[in-house]
This record gives sequence, structure tokens and C-alpha cells, in this order.
Amino acid sequence: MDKREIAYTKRNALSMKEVQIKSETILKNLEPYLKGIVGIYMAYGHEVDITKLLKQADITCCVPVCDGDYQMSFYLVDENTVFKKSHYGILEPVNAKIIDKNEIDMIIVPMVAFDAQRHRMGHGKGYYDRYLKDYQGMKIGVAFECQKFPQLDVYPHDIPMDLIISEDAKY
Ligand SMILES: Nc1nc2c(c(=O)[nH]1)N(C=O)[C@@H](CNc1ccc(C(=O)N[C@@H](CCC(=O)O)C(=O)O)cc1)CN2
Ligand SMILES: Nc1ncnc2c1ncn2[C@@H]1O[C@H](COP(=O)(O)OP(=O)(O)OP(=O)(O)O)[C@@H](O)[C@H]1O
Repeated sequence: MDKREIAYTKRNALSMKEVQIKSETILKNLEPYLKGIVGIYMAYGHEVDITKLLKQADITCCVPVCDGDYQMSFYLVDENTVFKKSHYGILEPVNAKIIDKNEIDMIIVPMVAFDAQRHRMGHGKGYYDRYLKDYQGMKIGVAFECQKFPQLDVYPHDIPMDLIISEDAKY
């Protein structure tokens, strides 16, 4: 098994109850950093669930929509937005307004694995690495502690996070 498969296996070993409880703690740890326009994601499977942020009145949320070219863009959403499932099975907004990268204050980034040096591994399609390449705002990775590795392999296109938050620690 490579590191990505090990990380999927460890994450999938958490019960949905554990995912829910740990996600609540991660949301609490995130709270002091949230402001303005925040790029979130619509959690699926055993990802850290941060969807509650859609209901938080003091921030504006936007979420990614993937296109066929391994590129993605962020669209403004709120608790009334209509979503449909993409071909990855992830919810994407219908009829939402696109938002310019420069206007997003911070992006909460989903991670499959991470290390304490703030390197991240995703699903291996490079969507976030491409999007974040010229992103100037704050990049906050979220994951469960069981997804931490002593050291990930780093490639030139990998974009490190400014901060990583788990249920137990900040890196
Ligand atoms: N919630 C969420 N939204 C996101 C991402 C993400 O990681 N999480 N993305 C980040 O890039 C983009 C979508 N990219 C993706 C690329 C590949 C797979 C994929 O191959 N998934 C596998 C296994 C998933 C698992 O076991 O957890 C699959 O569906 O079989 C999914 C999303 C944009 N939106
Ligand atoms: N900025 C970029 N420009 C062109 N190709 C890129 C870029 N970033 C990543 N890639 C390519 O995308 C593929 C996946 O990269 P990688 O394995 O680092 O993705 P990931 O960070 O795990 O996934 P994701 O960002 O989708 O969550 C690699 O083949 C890589 O060469």
C-alpha cells in the first residue's frame, strides 16, 4: 500500500460517530481564524465535516466546482443554495455566482494525509495544487490526527499549508 492508500484505510476505519465528534473539535479549533470570505468544501465519506460553516452568519462561504481539465473554481453559497452531486459524488452548487480567487480571504483545504511540516496529500488529481499555486490568502488544511505521517514525499508542484488543524493539535 502506498501512503495515500494507508491514509484512506486509516480514515475509513473511523466510525461516522467519531468523524462527527472529531469534526466538531476541528471546527472549534478553526473558529479563531475564520473571517470574511471563506473557501470551504462539501465533505463526503470520512472527510472532516465542516459543512456547518454554511450556517455561520458572520462569514461568507464559497465552495469548489471541478471542470473536466483538473481545474476548479469557487462559487458563493449559503444555506439556501441548491446542490447536485458531481461525478465524484461531491455536492456542487447549481446557479451559484463565481468568485475571484483574490477575493477569498482563506481556503479550508481537505487532506488525505499530512505531516507536521505542513505538507499535504490530496486525492492525487492536483485540483488544489493547481488552484492554490497563485493564491495569496491563508491556506488552512484540516484532517484527523490519524492521517498524519512522520514525513510525506514532497514534489515541486506541492503547495504547503500555512496552518494545519486536527482534533488534537495545530501545526
Ligand atoms: N469534499 C471535497 N471536495 C473536493 C475535493 C476534496 O478532496 N474533497 N477535491 C480535491 O481535490 C476536489 C475534487 N477532487 C477529487 C478527486 C478525486 C477523487 C477520488 O478519486 N476519490 C476516490 C476515493 C475517495 C475516498 O476513498 O475517500 C473515489 O471517489 O473513488 C475525489 C475528489 C474538489 N472538491
Ligand atoms: N500546478 C500544477 N500544474 C500542472 N500539473 C500539476 C500541478 N499541480 C499538480 N499537478 C499534477 O497533478 C497530479 C496530481 O498531483 P498530486 O498527487 O500532488 O495531487 P494531490 O495534491 O494529492 O491532489 P488534490 O490537490 O487534487 O487534492 C500530478 O500528476 C501533478 O503532476
